[in-house]
Amino acid sequence: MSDALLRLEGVSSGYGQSRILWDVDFALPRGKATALIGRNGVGKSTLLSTIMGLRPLISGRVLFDGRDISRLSTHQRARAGIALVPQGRHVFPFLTVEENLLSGLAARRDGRRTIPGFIFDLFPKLDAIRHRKGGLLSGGEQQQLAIGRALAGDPRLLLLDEPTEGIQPNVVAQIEDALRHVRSEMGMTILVVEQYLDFAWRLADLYAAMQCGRIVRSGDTGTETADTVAHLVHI
Ligand SMILES: Nc1ncnc2c1ncn2[C@@H]1O[C@H](COP(=O)(O)OP(=O)(O)OP(=O)(O)O)[C@@H](O)[C@H]1O
Repeated sequence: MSDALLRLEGVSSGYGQSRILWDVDFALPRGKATALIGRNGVGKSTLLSTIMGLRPLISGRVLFDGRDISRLSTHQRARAGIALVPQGRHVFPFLTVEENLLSGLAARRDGRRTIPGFIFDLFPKLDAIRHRKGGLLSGGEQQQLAIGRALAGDPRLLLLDEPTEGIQPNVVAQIEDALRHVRSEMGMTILVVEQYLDFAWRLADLYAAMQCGRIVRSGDTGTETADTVAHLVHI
């Protein structure tokens, strides 16, 4: 078995007639965190959407744990173990924190009906506000909730789109600790799109940089600095 949990082979996708991703080859090693970086509009969110099955493939294929999932629906990919925390969080505004978390259980394969306790260990604030409606939460609380809801589905691959965007520093630190925990202690594989490069470098083992719908450079965050890579790929 390959040590890549996810592999994209020659993937092109986009919106209608407009092609955004061009022949992307990309692999995510199991149990590692990878940061996907690049300027605005280069296609990072489109790459996450394509992995999640929210954008149709124009060509290529997506392999998850060695299985071709290119034709699976988003729901089927969630059940297979892929979770997306989208940009802007998208928590359910009229559901409580608890109900939002319960909705995440739908992706599970084991039929569990209760919220796993570790989510409240990672984000104690969610326990304190569990009866509050999602729409009334601060941005940081919503981000914790969106991550908690994704984790409730027991994913093997966690995709995050700019989790620090508009979030105050103390909550960014909690999110960083939580993601580090699920990667190191639970073996989860993470792909995080992030503009805040210091955060990306602290969290991720590996990076991949995009330009114009292509991955133009990838490597190890331990051997190349964020500044060097940012300079090379014109961020
Ligand atoms: N719904 C859509 N319909 C048509 N084009 C879109 C749509 N969403 C995004 N695009 C276009 O796709 C390209 C890539 O956008 P994408 O959001 O993937 O980039 P990104 O790298 O994630 O940027 P950002 O950091 O701004 O989120 C952009 O040119 C954008 O205008």
